[in-house]
Amino acid sequence: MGTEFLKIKEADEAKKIIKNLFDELYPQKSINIPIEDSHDQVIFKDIAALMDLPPFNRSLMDGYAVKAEDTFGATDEAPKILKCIDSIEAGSFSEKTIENGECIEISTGAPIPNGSDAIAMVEFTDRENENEEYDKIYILKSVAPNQDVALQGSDIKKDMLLLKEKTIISPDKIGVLAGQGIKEVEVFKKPKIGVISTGNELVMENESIEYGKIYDVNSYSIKNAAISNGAEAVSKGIVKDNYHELKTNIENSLKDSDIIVCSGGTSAGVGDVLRNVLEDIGEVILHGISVKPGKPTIIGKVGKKVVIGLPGNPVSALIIFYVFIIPNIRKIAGKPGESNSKVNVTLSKRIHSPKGRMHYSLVHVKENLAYPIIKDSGAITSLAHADGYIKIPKNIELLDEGEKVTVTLFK
Ligand SMILES: Nc1nc2c(c(=O)[nH]1)N[C@H]1C(S)=C(S)[C@@H](COP(=O)(O)OP(=O)(O)OC[C@H]3O[C@@H](n4cnc5c(N)ncnc54)[C@H](O)[C@@H]3O)O[C@H]1N2
Ligand code: MOO
Repeated sequence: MGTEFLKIKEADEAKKIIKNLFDELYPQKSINIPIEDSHDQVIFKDIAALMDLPPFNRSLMDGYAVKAEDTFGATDEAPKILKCIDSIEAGSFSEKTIENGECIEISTGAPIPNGSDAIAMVEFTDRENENEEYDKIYILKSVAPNQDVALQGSDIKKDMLLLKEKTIISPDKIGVLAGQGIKEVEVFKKPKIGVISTGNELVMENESIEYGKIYDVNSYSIKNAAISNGAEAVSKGIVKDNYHELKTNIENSLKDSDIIVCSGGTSAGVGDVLRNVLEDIGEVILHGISVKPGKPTIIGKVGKKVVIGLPGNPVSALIIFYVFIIPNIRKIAGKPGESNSKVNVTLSKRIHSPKGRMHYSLVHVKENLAYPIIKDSGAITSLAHADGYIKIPKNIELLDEGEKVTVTLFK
């Protein structure tokens, strides 16, 4: 039994097919969540301010609310003397109105009383009570109109655009929402991804390992790549290369996942179970992409959900996931930029590339140079050392030292 790829596609065509499939099956949706859980989520639509901030003219200092004109010319030697007619703590207010020659003691954050237009800081005043009805305040330094007053709406005006759609929420933005009394925020709904690793050789991290077995890598790397690009992802465990086991796991996982990502069992012979399962419970949209690594990739559809089969090799699995799947996940999750960022650098040494397939060649980038990482696609250290990859078109067999290349970064 040889590898029989169905529906093999060129890289660009495969990308388009996968994009169209995701666009058809996963329209962007929103969900309301408490603001305290919203860090790193993406705002679904513009949010307008509900109120002015500050909501009232507010004192920026501890001192005395005055009429600025009453303080003009005041110095240590020739202070201006005002009658203190009330006191306002933050959180309360005064119903009194200041007339010329009067002031009101005020705390930082308290509303400025009527008639006042400035604050004289307590440091530049003296206070005296000679058993008179009112304390006398000596103003030792003149203040300008609006000095140390935060005017109503100077920070935020009611109805102005508070946060724009597609904004990624960070702690400061949570603060902006909290300052408006907003408790819930409408964000893009994250797609739920179920991750399945297949292979008789795989064991879980807490099991002992016998000769011929290896620890499962892919469910960890794929799950975390999905999470860091805006998805919710859970591991659905390890499945043997067994038709019934895989079918049952996929069917169960589909109950609470929007997308299933399997790895392994995509290519030849007995490992070919994923394709058979997909043909029986859904359909195979494509099997085989003309790329290296990752040729045996499968994209299937079950009901209205996508089931992906990544090649088993950890490097191939992650590269295919990054190149073909993550842009679509980012789109559902409202994350900006459909792909990762790119840098233009110089190749440090020659790379040979197989003819006939688009080649994704891993590189380490340092000081404007791209250093090729030449290891087989099962070598996970090659991924750990890589900063990104270079795309080498299918008709190019060699890139020479010193050539300018574009690296797509993983981060
Ligand atoms: N006769 C052929 N053999 C192979 C071909 C081919 O075209 N003809 N393609 C090779 C390529 S390229 C790849 S990639 C693999 C893809 O095969 P599968 O998707 O069926 O993957 P497996 O055989 O299950 O695994 C390949 C490799 O990766 C290891 N693996 C699998 N899953 C995990 C995991 N979760 N964590 C860590 N390592 C994993 C597995 O043990 C194998 O070593 O087929 C080639 N063969
Ligand atoms: O195509 Mo395999 O995915 O080269 O490693």
